[in-house]
Amino acid sequence: MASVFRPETARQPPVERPPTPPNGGRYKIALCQLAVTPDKERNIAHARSVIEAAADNGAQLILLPEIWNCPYSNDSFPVYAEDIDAGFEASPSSAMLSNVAREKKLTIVGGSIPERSNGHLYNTCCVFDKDGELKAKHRKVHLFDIDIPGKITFKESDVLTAGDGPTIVDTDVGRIGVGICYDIRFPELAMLYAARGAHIICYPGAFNMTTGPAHWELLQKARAVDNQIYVATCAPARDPSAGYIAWGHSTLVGPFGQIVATTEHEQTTVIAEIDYSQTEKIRLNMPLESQRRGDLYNLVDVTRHASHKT
Ligand SMILES: NC(=O)CC(=O)C(=O)O
Repeated sequence: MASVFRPETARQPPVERPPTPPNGGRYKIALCQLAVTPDKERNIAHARSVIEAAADNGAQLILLPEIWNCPYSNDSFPVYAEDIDAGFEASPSSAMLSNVAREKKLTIVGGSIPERSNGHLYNTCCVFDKDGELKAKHRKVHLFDIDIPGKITFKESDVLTAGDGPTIVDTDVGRIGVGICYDIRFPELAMLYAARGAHIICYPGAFNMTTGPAHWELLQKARAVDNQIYVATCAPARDPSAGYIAWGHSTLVGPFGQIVATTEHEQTTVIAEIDYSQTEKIRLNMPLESQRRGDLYNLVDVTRHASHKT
């Protein structure tokens, strides 16, 4: 079993504009909207078979949901947490992702799992390349702390620690920016990824029955249209008996803000085509980047900020 963990390479964003990925930047993405149970072994085996099926259907980039190996709850996080940096024996979820990435020659943005590291718990997404190497690790930087009385109260910060930086990674299918769920609510992170030359931003997420219908699609379209970039999201399938009921609706949004593919809330895999020439075309048609009036509203120098943080 390959056990090449290189967390130190996780955040070394290249500073130059990335080249167009192979095949003219056209490839298939699979959004695996997985059903999640309290049985971790079963969740891992299930995820593996869904990923294999997606690969057999031509997908080259796989996106999994936020917290796909256990129930989404503060009680579960410490119980199911894995020490990713300690190697595959300590992290069966990462081991499976690495193995299937290598066997099927896939880039996998591995949703997220609870991670234990140096006495802290994180909500962490691992990105694997087609050789099964861990290319990047994103720890959710904005924790989900909300209180909408009578609707939903959740405080991830009771248990989890926030990550300390953005994550952007070069892969066979292009440069990918990673955010986890609540991270999508912060436009600055997406702006930063776009400024750093990302081709696509992937957000594993698990919105709920209150915020899902109100904001899920809106936020994806907003991040995409503001930055003229592909945005992919992947949620768990809905389980009405769960403590936290996920909204589902995994979606791919294109650089014009259009929904390329989406689904309802059942367990399914959405397979859709990405075509980066569309991004180039839209940016030529509507050259927002060069039209930006930084002299009027240079609130954040995202490029400098990115170099500083990473
Ligand atoms: N679960 C999250 O992190 C975020 C979410 O559900 C929301 O922003 O709404």
